[in-house]
Amino acid sequence: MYGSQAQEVQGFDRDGGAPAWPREASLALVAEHRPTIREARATLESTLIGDSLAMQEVRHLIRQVAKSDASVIVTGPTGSGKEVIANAIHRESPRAAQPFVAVNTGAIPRDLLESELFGHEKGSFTGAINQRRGRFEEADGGTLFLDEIGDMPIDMQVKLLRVLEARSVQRVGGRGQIAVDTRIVSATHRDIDAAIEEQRFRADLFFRLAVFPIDLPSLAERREDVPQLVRHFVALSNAKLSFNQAAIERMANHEWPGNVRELRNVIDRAAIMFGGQVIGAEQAEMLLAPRGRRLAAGIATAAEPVAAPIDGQRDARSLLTDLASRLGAEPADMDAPLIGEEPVDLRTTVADIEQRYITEALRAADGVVAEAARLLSLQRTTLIEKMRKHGLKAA
Ligand SMILES: Nc1ncnc2c1ncn2[C@@H]1O[C@H](COP(=O)(O)OP(=O)(O)OP(=O)(O)O)[C@@H](O)[C@H]1O
Repeated sequence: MYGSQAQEVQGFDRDGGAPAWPREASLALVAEHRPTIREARATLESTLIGDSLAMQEVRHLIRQVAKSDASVIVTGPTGSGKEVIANAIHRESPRAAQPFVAVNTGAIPRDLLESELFGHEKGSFTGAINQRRGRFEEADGGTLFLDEIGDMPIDMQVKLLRVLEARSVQRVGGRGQIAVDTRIVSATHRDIDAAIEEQRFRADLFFRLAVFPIDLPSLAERREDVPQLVRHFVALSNAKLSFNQAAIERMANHEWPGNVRELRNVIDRAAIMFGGQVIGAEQAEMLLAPRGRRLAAGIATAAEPVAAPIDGQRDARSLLTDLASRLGAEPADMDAPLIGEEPVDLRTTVADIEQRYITEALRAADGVVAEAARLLSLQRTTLIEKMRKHGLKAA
């Protein structure tokens, strides 16, 4: 059990008062850069939290590797903070003043991945109306974070290896080689050894990418970080919230299968359900109850890590009816067959729905992409890809 460490936590009033490590303290961390509010928030978003032994070790590895240009692969379960680590390596490196570019290789359609990474020349394929620099060029001088590398199609793995060896890219439809000086940090939550064994991932590429591996522990393996993470996400949520000691202990003893991302969702849910209140053990229990039980008690919220509902958590049927009416269609008879004589344009239909959700989330998040991504339970990088696909802008 974890309880005793939780009691030593500073910053949480035993009697349930406001946290003693308020938002201003977080902002002070970045004050020396005289950031705008948006920049301050972005910096806070990427702050690496956790002083457990495991995280101290990770910080040590980050400091060691940041000085060099060695390729780093970050492995660890989903939501454990792989992108945060990649960002920290970049910020500690001599490349910090240059761009940090993140690409979720698993989220980009196969046929667009090559042009996404390496760019394309005008007219090189249908839809290539303009010349475009790829992510490698964008990250020139800086760091390129390749997320979900384990999902990369094998033909792209060959091309990527070639680029890493030659240190230059050739745009799709281009002739010349363009030299790039890009530090690569990649990440995967998949068992890459198994993928290599099953020949789904090339061993030679893996050795190139994994010069310096960092393996992130799950949150359950570093429970002592939970109180600090709670404070951090409370500060980020802008909500007047506090957790008493019993609530913190309950949180620290939770299993956290979704790791830090799940904890963040729980704090967002707490802000919606209990904003302005002191959270005790009973409320913590409600927040951590399995989703089914929360639904039954009518306390699930839009912060759930499932397809974000438009107004509250409902079943797919009522959600679709509501969507249909919002899209201007007749509220559908949900039992009517979906496929009739006319062919269905599934791509357009799904794209319309996706665009609708993204637009609404961006509005709800005041154009803050990271916030909108959270509302949609997406990686920020995935949302950016989708916004680009739909031609949507944050503002
Ligand atoms: N140590 C940490 N300190 C502060 N925030 C963190 C930490 N670890 C994770 N987070 C936050 O948790 C969320 C998930 O983190 P991140 O996207 O880096 O995880 P991931 O391991 O890359 O996930 P995935 O496997 O789905 O790609 C983000 O909101 C991130 O800011």
